[in-house]
Amino acid sequence: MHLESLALQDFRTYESLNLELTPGITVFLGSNGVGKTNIVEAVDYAATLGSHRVSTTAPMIRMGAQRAVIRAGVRRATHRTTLEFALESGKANTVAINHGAPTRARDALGTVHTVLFSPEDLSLIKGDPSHRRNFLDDLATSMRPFLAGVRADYDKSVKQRNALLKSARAAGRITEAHLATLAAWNDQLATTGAQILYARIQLIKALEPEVHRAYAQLAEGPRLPTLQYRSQVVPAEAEGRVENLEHLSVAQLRGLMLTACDQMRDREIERASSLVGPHRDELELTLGQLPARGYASHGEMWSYALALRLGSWYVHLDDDRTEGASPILILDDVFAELDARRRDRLAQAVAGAEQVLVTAAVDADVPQALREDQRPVTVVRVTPGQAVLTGPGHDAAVDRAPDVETDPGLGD
Ligand SMILES: Nc1ncnc2c1ncn2[C@@H]1O[C@H](COP(=O)(O)OP(=O)(O)OP(=O)(O)O)[C@@H](O)[C@H]1O
Repeated sequence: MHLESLALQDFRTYESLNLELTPGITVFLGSNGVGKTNIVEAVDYAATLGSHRVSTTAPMIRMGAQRAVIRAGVRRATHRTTLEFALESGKANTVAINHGAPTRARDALGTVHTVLFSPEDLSLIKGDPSHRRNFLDDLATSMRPFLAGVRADYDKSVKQRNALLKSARAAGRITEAHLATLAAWNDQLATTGAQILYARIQLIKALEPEVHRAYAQLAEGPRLPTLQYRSQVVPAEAEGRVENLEHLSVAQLRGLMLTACDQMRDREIERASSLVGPHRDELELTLGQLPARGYASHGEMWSYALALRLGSWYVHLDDDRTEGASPILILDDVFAELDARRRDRLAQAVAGAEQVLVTAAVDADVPQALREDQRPVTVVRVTPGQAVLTGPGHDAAVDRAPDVETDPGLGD
């Protein structure tokens, strides 16, 4: 799939921006802080309804404005869809699909697929477990949009359950009423939690070989990355290995969650917190025999993080339900972070994708391998509040905006 058009209104630095995009490689070029990431963040929002930089809507709305609008025209084979998102602080974000009436933004999930690489990806390796859980859940949701609702219901159950555990602790004893309410919440937690567990386990099964493949493309050395799933819910003898977990059905996982809730009840009341379920689990990343976190070198961590993203793209490509929907690849500022060898290897791996959006501060950060893509490279020159297509076939756009610089390097 590829984006044919992107229009922004009061999004981050952009009061108004209209861009036409093409398949192949597009480089957003401009000095630091001009708004390159803001553009690709909007593209990623259209796919994920989130941002890789912030967890709330407010920072995405231009300072002083009430609401932001992202309008994306996406082509998937012969099919074109228009999505118009409205983002308003403190309100539920909405989407109008193909100029229809606005509905909840979640209805657009699955229309656009993106895989975004960014410097923040290092936290997939170095950061706390929530980064890795979100990585798994976001990837699973992009392929199975119904999981967005399951995740929202699960989070609600955890919050409500925590409130109940707090009130049981405050009461100093657990009453019959507490027990009855807890049983109801356990039921909801286990029903939604089991679906999340199942999705994660099946995803790791598909992802691990693709991460191996991607890591081998990006880095040298005999050590293989492995992905293990650590959870209090699943039997300890499985040792987190996905081949020991993949046979578990949703119903079995639900049963295991209910048992774990019962076993942990006293400790949960003591701590006034839900201690079992997917929100406590860990995707453990190892390189060779050692955990990547705390052991891998900076370069190895980068290779691992890139391999997780590249592997995500491969999983998408293999997933028959997303047939014809090769995700849009977004490489936000990553090349500047990499040594020349890794930079070229990553560029070679992504060069054939249907659409690749790259941000870079300077022309020299864009690897040669990308310039050698058979399709012409489109350059979008970004200056504060504006972004203008330059390069082959886009002279007219430059003419319409004579005050912006044209790019003398790439694409000429
Ligand atoms: N809601 C907002 N309203 C107005 N300006 C904003 C808003 N959010 C961010 N900005 C401004 O956007 C700029 C950052 O834009 P962006 O992250 O896209 O830069 P960039 O071109 O990718 O830079 P770099 O090359 O350094 O990564 C900052 O100057 C920031 O102050």
